[in-house]
Amino acid sequence: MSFDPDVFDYVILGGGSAGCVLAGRLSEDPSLRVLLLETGDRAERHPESLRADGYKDAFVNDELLHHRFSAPQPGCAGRPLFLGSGRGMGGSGSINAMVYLRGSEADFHAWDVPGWGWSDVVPAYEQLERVLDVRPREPTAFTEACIASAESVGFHRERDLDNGHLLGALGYEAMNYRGEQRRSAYVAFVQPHLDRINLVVRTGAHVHRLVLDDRRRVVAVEYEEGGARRTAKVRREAVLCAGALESPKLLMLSGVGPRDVLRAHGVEPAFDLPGVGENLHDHPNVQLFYYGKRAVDCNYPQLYGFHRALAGSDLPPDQADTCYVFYPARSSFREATMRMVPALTVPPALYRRTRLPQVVKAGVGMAFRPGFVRRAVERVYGLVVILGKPKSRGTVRLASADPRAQADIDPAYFADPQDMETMIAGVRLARGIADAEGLRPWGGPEVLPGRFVRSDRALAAFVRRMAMTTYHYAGTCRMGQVAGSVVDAQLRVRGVENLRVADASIIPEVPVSALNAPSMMIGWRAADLLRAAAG
Ligand SMILES: Cc1cc2nc3c(=O)[nH]c(=O)nc-3n(C[C@H](O)[C@H](O)[C@H](O)COP(=O)(O)OP(=O)(O)OC[C@H]3O[C@@H](n4cnc5c(N)ncnc54)[C@H](O)[C@@H]3O)c2cc1C
Repeated sequence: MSFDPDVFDYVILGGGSAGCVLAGRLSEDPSLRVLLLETGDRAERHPESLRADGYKDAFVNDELLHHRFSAPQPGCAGRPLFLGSGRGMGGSGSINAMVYLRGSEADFHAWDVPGWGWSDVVPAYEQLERVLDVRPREPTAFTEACIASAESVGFHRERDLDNGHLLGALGYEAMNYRGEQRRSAYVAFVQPHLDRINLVVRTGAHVHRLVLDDRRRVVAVEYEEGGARRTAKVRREAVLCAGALESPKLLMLSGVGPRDVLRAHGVEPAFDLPGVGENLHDHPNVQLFYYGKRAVDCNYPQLYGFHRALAGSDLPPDQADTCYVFYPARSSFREATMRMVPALTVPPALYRRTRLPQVVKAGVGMAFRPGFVRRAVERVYGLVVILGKPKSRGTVRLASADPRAQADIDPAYFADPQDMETMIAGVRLARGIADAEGLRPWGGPEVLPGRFVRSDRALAAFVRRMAMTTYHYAGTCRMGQVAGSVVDAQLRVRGVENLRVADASIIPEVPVSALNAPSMMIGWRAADLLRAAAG
């Protein structure tokens, strides 16, 4: 039989956190040909995405981000919100803050999917962590003062934030770094194995759609590379790993999704699956800022806390509803401002078509140059309040049959009134930490929202004006047995023979903590499921 270089046993669409783990593991078997397609660049082209302290520089590099905006959000004063995510090998895991948190036992219980409870996912996490090699950062005087303050308002110090019990817990979270190196899924699972002849990695390869035959079997993947249209043939299975904002779009472009939406955009439906793109949710956050009495002495968001801010919500009793991050401005405030000011001030239409965002970004960068500004920033710290268990649900909908066009994304932040109540309660709890004894030697005045913003009404207005994404998009190809689920417990797409989804989109309900570890765990387990299916 002659060798066809375009035939692969497995084709993985998206080289992010989940896709890299999956590709690395599947290609351990030399008899299997694995193709990994990634629209962005090789990570080596952007060395900041490989360095632990390069995370802030990676976040401002336009090449390393997908730039998207949400639909105007009624819950956020009508603003369209910036919804970036990572682009290039390693995906969001190559630009993120390296926070490694598994989630809590209660989070996985709420998934209610057989085989995905806490005791099922922990073995995968443990194996993943042996390869990733995660660890917390060293305590500093500032972080210890934060812990002392939080303890006095009801948090308890927890040495292991990955033990499944997060309610009231506060401590140094694990981070995926080793020395100066970021340990992304790419660094740990793909980079060391680029010499495997059965693993083909194509970057700059933008997937357009999956090709299904009459029996709804994926026979090929169409993609564009260097301006040329290419096709990869699928011998066994294709796996969507493009992230929660892109995997549902690729399904819809391939004819799998809500029939009416597909037809409205001229895509011939292959299978009517109304749940595709539903159930979008994310962790919105707001930041309180303080001008401290002296320079803060840590450089990473390395201290996380979890609590139940809203009394009387219908969450299970052991479930935290909010997450608290102690943010030293010196770590990345300049870069975060360079990223966010253009996104907040340049209208989306001009953001996409002009160089105005770059001009604004450069201007913001310059404003941070003078020494007195830098010294002031060193004293600023933030308390980030993250809505950990949002009730609101939004959508990702096809906006065009053009694979390069952004989907219509409506995260529906604060559509459920309880989310705003929880957020306001969370802001009050965070203020309690900031005002407590432990932080007094450091603490200065609250700069944002400011002492006079006190009533529920004023705090709600602050949240609506300032809320932003935590980049934890989830749920748009929901796993489960309930109506609206897109994949089953083996991650198989309903109605299609040999297609799975393995990324943050399958998460039925977002864990209270963060999403990189769960996404990598999903990639890890997808490899086990594919191997088991192959026999
Ligand atoms: C700035 C930022 C900071 C974050 N900080 C943290 C943190 O500290 N800790 C944490 O736990 N989580 C964090 N997150 C979230 C976490 O990193 C993500 O939830 C997780 O990486 C999602 O993994 P994924 O595999 O689902 O998607 P991704 O890692 O986003 O991967 C999807 C990949 O698919 C590619 N792709 C998309 N469309 C196509 C196409 N058509 N063709 C080819 N390729 C395509 C993308 O370019 C990307 O590389 C952060 C995210 C961001 C953006």
